[in-house]
Amino acid sequence: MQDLMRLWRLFAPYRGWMLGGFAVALITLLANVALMAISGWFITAMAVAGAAGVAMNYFTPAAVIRGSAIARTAGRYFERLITHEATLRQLAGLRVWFYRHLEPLAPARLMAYHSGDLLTRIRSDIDALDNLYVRVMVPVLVAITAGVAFVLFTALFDLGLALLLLCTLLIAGVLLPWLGHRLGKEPGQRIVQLQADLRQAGIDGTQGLSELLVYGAADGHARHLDRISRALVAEQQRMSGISGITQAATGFTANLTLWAVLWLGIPLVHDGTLAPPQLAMLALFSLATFEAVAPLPLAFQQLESTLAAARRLFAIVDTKPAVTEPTGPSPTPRDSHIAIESVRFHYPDAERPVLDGIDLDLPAGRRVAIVGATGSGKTTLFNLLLRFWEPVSGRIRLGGEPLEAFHGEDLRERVALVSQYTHLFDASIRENLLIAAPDAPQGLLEQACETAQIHGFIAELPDGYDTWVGETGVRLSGGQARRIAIARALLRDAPILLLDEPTEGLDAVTERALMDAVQQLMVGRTVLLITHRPVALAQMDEILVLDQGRVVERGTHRELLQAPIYPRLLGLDLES
Ligand SMILES: Nc1ncnc2c1ncn2[C@@H]1O[C@H](COP(=O)(O)OP(=O)(O)OP(=O)(O)O)[C@@H](O)[C@H]1O
Repeated sequence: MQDLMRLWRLFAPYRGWMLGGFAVALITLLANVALMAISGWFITAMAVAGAAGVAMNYFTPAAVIRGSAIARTAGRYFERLITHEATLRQLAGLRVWFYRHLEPLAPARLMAYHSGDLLTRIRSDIDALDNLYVRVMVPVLVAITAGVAFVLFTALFDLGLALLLLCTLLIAGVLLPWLGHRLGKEPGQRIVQLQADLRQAGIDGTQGLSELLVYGAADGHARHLDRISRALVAEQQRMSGISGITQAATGFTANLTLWAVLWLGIPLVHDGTLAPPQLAMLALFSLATFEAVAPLPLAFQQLESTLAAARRLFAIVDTKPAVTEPTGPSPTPRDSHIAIESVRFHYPDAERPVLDGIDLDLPAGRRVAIVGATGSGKTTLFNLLLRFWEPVSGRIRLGGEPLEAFHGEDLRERVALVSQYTHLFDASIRENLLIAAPDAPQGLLEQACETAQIHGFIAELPDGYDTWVGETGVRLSGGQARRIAIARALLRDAPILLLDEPTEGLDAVTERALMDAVQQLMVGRTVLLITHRPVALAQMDEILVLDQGRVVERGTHRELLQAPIYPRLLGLDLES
């Protein structure tokens, strides 16, 4: 119920459309029931008049029948139009709402989710909520309003018949939906989970296809997919079985009501309480009223999967961001001086600190490198500087201002990042460059690429800067992708530069060439570089050696060559 209320509040901006959809659906139903009832009355009244040899006015009922038929047809059209408009607006609004909540969680809190899982939540879970308005809210409101009107109308003729209709409508409109909901709850929840698992396994299998093929694990993965798929089909079959039973039961109740009305009504005709045409009208009327409750069992059967989808979205939306944004505007830093003061940090649930009292003074324009064994906390330090996480204790300052006083966006505007992994979007080279500076003219793009030493390569491509790089940049080599990253950083023109192993995985010749480009990028900027490459380290003002979250050695490349740990980390001790 709580989840339903929460969704209802989220739908507040669309209540006008929702109300419109409900009104048209109600009019359509009333027109259809009126059509059936008046037709029953009209045919019988004509037959009785004919048998008695008396004349009757058939113009008025014929006109009402025609009017009801037109209202029903037009109503169906507008009902679809308005309810779908309302639903699409709700879904569009929900997507924006979800993204707004997703943004502050990235990347720290979202690491816990598989990308396929997130995709399922963004697409399928939000789409699943379209059920709620069209298949649950509108039918329930229409059934309650119309059901009361139908029983009151029948009571105008006979209280016993009204009571009968009330009972059978309650069976079809309350008992069967309750049963549908109860039986559909478990399979509904499982269907949502299995659909998410299937998507996740599918994405995993596609992304890791090379590994699966190389290690001969493709068949095993296919079997895994098959198992999930079979389990999903079994649950869907269970759901179909349940809906078959409840639908059949609704039809059976409707027909039973028709017979019961006739059975109770015939004595009323005999004793003159009802005229024969009125009985025919009431019989067809009672049959038609079940149209109001017929969608309810299926709606409530599917309600659980809709709510399960809503709960999965709420679970993300309710996650507390790793970083608290300040309430006021960001300060203006004096310069790009970075001061790290006794910073300690551990990831949630981790026992030992990743950074354990780090101090670093990085005046504007200085270049410092960080060296350390794998897992020593180098990337974590970058994540703190980018304010993806916050230190547990200690403080980081930028230009004299504490980092926590900056909004994430304002801070990251001052920082350019080049890492060993460059994400390239499934777009052209130009579009991939423009994400760093959306308004940059072609001349500036070319100038940045020239400095990054990639312009020549791009210019030789048949489509030049319009060349499509493919998903995750599959059409470019690692070195080329990193040059694009350097060009992006140049275009960003930020005063602070973070380089996370920019030459990792490249051969010595490419590394040397790339370092020339990196050199150009470093000019005039405050630089923090993570690397183990002597070529790059020799060019730095200071080097910090990190071990288990502590700075254990510091100095220039030349000085540290005499230190105990540094040469080992660079593999220089093995060479000598
Ligand atoms: N999101 C996270 N949640 C929990 N623990 C994490 C997370 N990210 C990193 N860690 C842990 O923190 C420690 C430091 O990780 P970090 O990535 O900073 O190391 P690193 O020095 O950059 O390593 P590498 O050179 O291999 O990139 C590791 O033990 C790692 O397992």
